[in-house]
Amino acid sequence: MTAGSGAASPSHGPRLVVVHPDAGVLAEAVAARLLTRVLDIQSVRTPVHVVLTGGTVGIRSLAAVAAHPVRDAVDWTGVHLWWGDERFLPTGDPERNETQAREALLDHLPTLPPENVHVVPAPGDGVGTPEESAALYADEISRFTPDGATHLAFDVLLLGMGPDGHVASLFPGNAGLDAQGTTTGVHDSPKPPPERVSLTFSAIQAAQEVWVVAAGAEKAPAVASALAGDPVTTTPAAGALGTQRTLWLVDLAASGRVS
Ligand SMILES: O=C1O[C@H](COP(=O)(O)O)[C@@H](O)[C@H](O)[C@H]1O
Repeated sequence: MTAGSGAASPSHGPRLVVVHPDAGVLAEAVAARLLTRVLDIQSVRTPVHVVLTGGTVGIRSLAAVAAHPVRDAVDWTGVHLWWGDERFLPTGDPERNETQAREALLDHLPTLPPENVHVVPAPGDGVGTPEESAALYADEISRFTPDGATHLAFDVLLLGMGPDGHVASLFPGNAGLDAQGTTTGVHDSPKPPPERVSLTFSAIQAAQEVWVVAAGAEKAPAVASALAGDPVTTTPAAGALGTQRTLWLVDLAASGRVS
């Protein structure tokens, strides 16, 4: 495993890149890091706000959390779980990030209070459009945002990344990239389903720690582009930045290195 560092800017913390041998080790390492970070925070304060991601290695990492023995050292009653994006599909749909996260992790946490799980509202029950869902989700986030703050400073915000460089549901060239506020409805996603809900860049960049997780050679060009600081219009992952720290947790193939 190797690590390198990037430059810090006035509003963002340092950016670190950590390369892992393969996707399996990456998922285990993400789980260990997340549990350690939550425990560290809980030793000084509560609650802890964690933003989950969907995606292949994202869900694999959640399953690794569920299987990790340190899982039971966490006080889950003091952890709040959110999502960086959601596919605008009915509750229980297997393609919803929520459904996959429940199966991988949440269903294995008996002490996690249901009210600490802040899902992006699904279609139905008065929610007809991604915009309505996004507005309700923003309202829920605002309940936990300190008075006077623009955004909730999530403790850890996990992001998967697509081969096209999308993070959350912010896709290259999509109108969602320009959205203001905390959340946005997304239409015409190039990756199915076409309708989604996403945190905006400004909400993502208010997080204390942003961790981008990516595995596989098909992600290597986007990883390189984001780390080179290409425009977010073409590589949205370049805008994945945390106020305290940004971690790029990748496997060897996604790093672009040949073993
Ligand atoms: O659609 C999505 O895709 C990305 C990345 O998925 P992956 O399978 O290529 O890892 C994910 O981060 C995002 O949350 C999700 O909605």
